[in-house]
Amino acid sequence: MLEPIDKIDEYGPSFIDAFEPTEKVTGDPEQYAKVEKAVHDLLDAFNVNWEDPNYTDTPKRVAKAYMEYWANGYAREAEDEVTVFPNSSGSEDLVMVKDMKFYSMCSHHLAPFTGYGAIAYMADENLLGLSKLGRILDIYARRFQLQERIGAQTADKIMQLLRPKGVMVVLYDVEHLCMSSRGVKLHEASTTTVATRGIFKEDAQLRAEVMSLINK
Ligand SMILES: Nc1nc2c(ncn2[C@@H]2O[C@H](COP(=O)(O)OP(=O)(O)OP(=O)(O)O)[C@@H](O)[C@H]2O)c(=O)[nH]1
Ligand SMILES: [Zn+2]
Repeated sequence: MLEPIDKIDEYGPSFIDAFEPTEKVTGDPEQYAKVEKAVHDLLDAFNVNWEDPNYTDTPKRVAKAYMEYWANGYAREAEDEVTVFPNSSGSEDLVMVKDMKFYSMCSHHLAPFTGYGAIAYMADENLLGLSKLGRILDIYARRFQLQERIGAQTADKIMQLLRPKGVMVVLYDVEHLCMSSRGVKLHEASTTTVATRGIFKEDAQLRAEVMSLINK
């Protein structure tokens, strides 16, 4: 049993990059070959018939799908995909993009989980191109993940790059296949996580406004 802590803030960020830095998609042929072999061995463990043409290229296809889609967040850096503009009009209004569909894979079962993200921020000196909110979410989703960690990493990266007054990342209507298709078999269960930073941590009314906008 973990020791309880009184104040979570004193404990620091909830998902420090303690484990992830070693997780990489390099795109080099050795890594493709390693993933391809792993998929081959998995199918082989089921004694699939390699004469069946439907399996012939499957290890290659699956390796490509992992490298180019399901794990491609490891190959990307938010800094390379994000443009920050000066907030020349001095807008202090709420900006939010919602209903951003995301795809991820849980690090416990390697089962897909998918749902929607909403990101809201209050600008300070900078603004972000709207599409970039979805890009940052996509970078952290396309990994072996926890839902909570996607939200936390997305929020932390936006704080780091944009230095806004605050950010709130809500991941909602999320279906975890490991919970619906196996295990507890909660077919209709959905999970919501909320990560808040800066002003959103302190201002309950602002959080409520974001939640009501998501539900519209
Ligand atoms: N916190 C968190 N847990 C997750 C996420 N995705 C899957 N899990 C959970 O990871 C846990 C792994 O628990 P274990 O008891 O080790 O594995 P298990 O025996 O397969 O668990 P069951 O799914 O309950 O059958 C399960 O409770 C999953 O629901 C996620 O994104 N965040
Ligand atoms: Zn799982």
